[in-house]
Amino acid sequence: MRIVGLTGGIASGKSTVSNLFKVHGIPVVDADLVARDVLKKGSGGWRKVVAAFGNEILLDNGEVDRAKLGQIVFSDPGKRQLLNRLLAPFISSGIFWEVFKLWMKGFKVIVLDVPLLFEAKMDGWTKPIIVVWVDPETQLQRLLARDRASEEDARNRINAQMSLDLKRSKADIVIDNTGSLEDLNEQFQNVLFQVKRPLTWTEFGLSRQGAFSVLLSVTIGVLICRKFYNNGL
Ligand SMILES: CC(C)(COP(=O)(O)OP(=O)(O)OC[C@H]1O[C@@H](n2cnc3c(N)ncnc32)[C@H](O)[C@@H]1O)[C@@H](O)C(=O)NCCC(=O)NCCS
Ligand SMILES: Nc1ncnc2c1ncn2[C@@H]1O[C@H](COP(=O)(O)OP(=O)(O)OP(=O)(O)O)[C@@H](O)[C@H]1O
Repeated sequence: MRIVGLTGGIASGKSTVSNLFKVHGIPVVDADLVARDVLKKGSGGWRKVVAAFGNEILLDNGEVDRAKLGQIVFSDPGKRQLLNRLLAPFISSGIFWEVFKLWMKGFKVIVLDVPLLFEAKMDGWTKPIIVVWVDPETQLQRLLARDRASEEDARNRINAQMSLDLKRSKADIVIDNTGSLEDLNEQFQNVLFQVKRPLTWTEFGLSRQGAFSVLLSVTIGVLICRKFYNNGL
């Protein structure tokens, strides 16, 4: 199985690229959705976070007030690290479970859309790694337009992540999403070609089909050996 890493900065265009993959039949595991699940009322992540941050971060219905928690953690690196530390094990196992379900379904190529792929040191799980880069001014303007946040809030969120230039230097494939959606689409065709190239032997071995082929070959090998052994006796 080929697990493609997709990352970038906040509002750099990862979800937009994810949607293009989905349109082309390649499934995407979205770490933001997994992170939402592990913070749902009553879950293990929810319990840890409420114990650490107090009931003040809850809405009347008991769910986490995401806007409030966001304001707290994006303006305080210590609290952000605490939140990351509390949720990391739940997010990693949630992602692993989603990957396992796709493996069981027999998908040979999947995409992991993880905003903090490098920060959370998950980059070793994925190859190739695609970084969606955008110039800083465009990133800020798109974030302001999408989230209707204040400029201070938006800058805090951008600064909470590794710089996009550093992420770009760690990428196998870079998509420059500073231009129009048509530009993005054009670059995507080339990316799709690279992502869909034939699997290496290791990737094939890690796919469901590869694992079953190995199992089948070993079983046939053992049966043949036993037959020869029995005949020889
Ligand atoms: C703080 C929370 C509640 C704010 O929720 P909100 O709905 O406002 O934002 P959302 O979850 O949609 O995230 C939007 C973007 O913010 C960025 N972001 C989210 N969490 C973090 C973080 N801990 N550090 C840096 N950037 C982050 C990502 O680029 C993400 O795509 C939420 O982001 C959260 O629970 N974060 C911790 C979990 C996490 O690390 N998520 C990232 C998945 S790898
Ligand atoms: N090439 C583009 N031209 C114009 N707008 C774009 C382009 N690419 C993305 N956008 C817009 O920019 C915003 C951010 O894009 P998107 O939501 O895909 O980013 P993201 O990296 O997934 O963000 P997050 O880290 O918050 O999940 C969205 O409103 C999207 O519609």
